[in-house]
Amino acid sequence: MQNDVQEILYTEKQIQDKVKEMGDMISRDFEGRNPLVICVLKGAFIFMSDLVKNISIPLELDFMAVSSYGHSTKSSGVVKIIKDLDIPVEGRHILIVEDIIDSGLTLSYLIDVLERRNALSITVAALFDKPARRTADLDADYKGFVIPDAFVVGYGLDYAEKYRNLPYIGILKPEIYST
Ligand SMILES: O=P(O)(O)OC[C@H]1O[C@H](OP(=O)(O)OP(=O)(O)O)[C@H](O)[C@@H]1O
Ligand code: HPA
Ligand SMILES: [Mg+2]
Repeated sequence: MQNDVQEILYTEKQIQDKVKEMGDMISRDFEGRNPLVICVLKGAFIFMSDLVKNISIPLELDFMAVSSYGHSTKSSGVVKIIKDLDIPVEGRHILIVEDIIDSGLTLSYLIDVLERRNALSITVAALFDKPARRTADLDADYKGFVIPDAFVVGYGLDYAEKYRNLPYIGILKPEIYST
């Protein structure tokens, strides 16, 4: 285990099994709808890549980069679009792929942007849900794991851009960010 991680919450195998389950459900529910699947960079890059390999129906992919945490464990409250989509969303069934819903600010901002661009439907798949810190009133349609109120890293999630490459998700030792 990485030395800066205090506890592993879910192993690589547990995550892979869950992602497969989510992919199966999405394949069933989106049959015939050719969804536009949107990866919310950077955090969702690993989940997106594993999830779409488990979706068996035709789909299109696009990427949007947003950021609100920077080098902090608390949301700045301001969501910044760093890279916008290439494919128009108007009239499309959208599946937003998020690594984590924490305060919910990123997702509520994104949903608002996509609604204003006249998406036909908006559905959310989030691998991790941290309900304890929610300030925006929203939930994922497809949810992987509900996690405790702690700052987690790995499987795409970072602290100050580190730890994204860990294949599992774990709680970061508080002394790493409190010093
Ligand atoms: O529900 P919220 O409180 O808004 O938090 C969730 C968002 O925060 C993280 O992104 P971050 O801003 O750290 O950018 P990153 O994905 O590039 O790490 C994470 O990847 C989610 O997109
Ligand atoms: O717990 C977290 N870890 C990493 N990134 C995050 N973005 C929101 N919450 C988290
Ligand atoms: Mg981050």
